[in-house]
Amino acid sequence: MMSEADRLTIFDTTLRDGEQSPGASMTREEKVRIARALQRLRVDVIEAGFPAASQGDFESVQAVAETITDARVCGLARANEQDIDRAGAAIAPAPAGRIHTFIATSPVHMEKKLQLRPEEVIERAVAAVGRARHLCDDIEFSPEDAGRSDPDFLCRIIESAIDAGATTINIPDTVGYNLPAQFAGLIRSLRERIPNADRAVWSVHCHNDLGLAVANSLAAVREGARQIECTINGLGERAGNAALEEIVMAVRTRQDDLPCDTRIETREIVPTSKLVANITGFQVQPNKAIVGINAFAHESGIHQDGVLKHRETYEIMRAEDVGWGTNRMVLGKHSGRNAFRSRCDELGIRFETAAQLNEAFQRFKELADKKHEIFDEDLQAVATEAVAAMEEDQSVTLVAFRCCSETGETPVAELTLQIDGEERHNSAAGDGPVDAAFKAIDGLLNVQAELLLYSVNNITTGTDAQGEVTVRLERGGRVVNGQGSDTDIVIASANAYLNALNRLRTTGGRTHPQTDGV
Ligand SMILES: CC(=O)SCCNC(=O)CCNC(=O)[C@H](O)C(C)(C)COP(=O)(O)OP(=O)(O)OC[C@H]1O[C@@H](n2cnc3c(N)ncnc32)[C@H](O)[C@@H]1OP(=O)(O)O
Ligand SMILES: CC(C)C(=O)C(=O)O
Ligand SMILES: [Mg+2]
Repeated sequence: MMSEADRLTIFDTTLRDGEQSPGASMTREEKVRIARALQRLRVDVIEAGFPAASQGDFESVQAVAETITDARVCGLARANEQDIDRAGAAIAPAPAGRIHTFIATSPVHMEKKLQLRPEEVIERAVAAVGRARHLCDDIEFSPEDAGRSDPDFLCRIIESAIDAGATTINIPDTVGYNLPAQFAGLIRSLRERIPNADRAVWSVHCHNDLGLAVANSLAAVREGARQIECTINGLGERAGNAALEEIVMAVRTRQDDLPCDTRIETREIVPTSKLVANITGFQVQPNKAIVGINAFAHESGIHQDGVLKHRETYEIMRAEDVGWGTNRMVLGKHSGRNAFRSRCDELGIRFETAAQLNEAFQRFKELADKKHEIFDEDLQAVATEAVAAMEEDQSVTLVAFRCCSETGETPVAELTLQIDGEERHNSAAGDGPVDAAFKAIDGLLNVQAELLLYSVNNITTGTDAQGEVTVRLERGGRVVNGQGSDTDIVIASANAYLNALNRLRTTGGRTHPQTDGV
């Protein structure tokens, strides 16, 4: 059971700082949908927007406040009366609300942006917190750009803000400048030096300009910070904020080192991530921790073999625990026999002999060299052909193939066949590359069969999909089908034709459809 001291408050600012990502603006309805998802995720605080920014954002924060019952709803305000009053009005319908007010404390911000003396900044902070406290009993104060502020000045302004009624003190590394040890040291020294520090919850808000937002946040947790401000998918101003999913899973996974936990329902992480990506149009990179499509996918044979034998060899979390259906074995050119056989087993593809498995695996590797990803349908095709090749007499095989097809010119196919152990070469022109290929084969084999059917289907989608060709031939009342598949449909066609011809050369052909009803 988690004690209050061990409890890490998750303050989600996807709808406020996340929305400050250029291009991520959300409508009121979209904010409410995301807020509902955040409630299912069980975040503690939802910062829903900046009510003074526009009438639309005021109404969005108000709509979230009217909707959410199981999280605190927060509105951001500058340290001035108008912003604070707007924030107070927007969050008023919430069963639990918070006003978050901030003012910059770094020398560069105070002098160049606010154009205020440090004493004036303290006065504004105190006045803002005091005014907010009349509207709401839960007040958060942030000294913006704390990461580049003078610690002595921070001590003074924070002590004053707590005296004025701030219940949460949030230390932002607004421009993502701090390094983990330095940021941890800042939190430690502020908490040690400020006499009334224990009257507030300590929070951090880290940006990712140097890719350190999560590391800095976790370093602060070890120094007693008990609220982290973060966003889904790490969305946020410039390079973004600390990613909620990474923070939550780090504390959940490293309980041995991080002395706290959250109340997050982690199985809602992936659905929430997808919703935010869809609404904002900011797609998640494939290798993003936790929520990237590859976060629980394995392609290389050694890893696949390890995971199949014991998941923990290469996984520190369970895909199911963060809302993925399961981990994924992606079959590709780095995959090994064990993963290949395991997926074939799952698909119900059985190999009678080790030689069949080897033949299918060999063909699979050849295909994987040509194709980015191998789908289940590709495996089916590879396995079927491999088994057929092993079981049937393949006295004629395609050794090499080349085809020239140009606008305004007649296509010409050149090929080498191995016929009963001997290599033979031929070329022929045709009405298309497939026709040319079939004519080049006919020239070597003296084929006297009628082509009853030629069909080509793509096995999967994408321009690198395999084409699956079926050829039906008839000779002397006997009908045979041949199949071939390849990412090159002309080669697939030549193989399908040869497959049918091999069957005609043996006794395997069926009698004519007109006589046996096929
Ligand atoms: C680190 C952060 O994420 S901070 C939050 C960033 N979010 C936003 O800015 C929300 C969207 N912003 C807006 O819609 C607008 O900027 C508004 C409505 C807030 C203000 O608009 P305007 O009144 O036109 O002011 P403008 O944006 O041009 O300039 C900001 C003003 O606020 C002042 N200001 C900035 N921060 C603060 C603060 N924390 N407290 C008090 N005043 C502040 C600036 O000094 C400047 O004052 P000036 O007009 O006297 O020079
Ligand atoms: C408003 C504050 C907390 C902020 O977003 C920042 O400093 O980055
Ligand atoms: Mg920020």
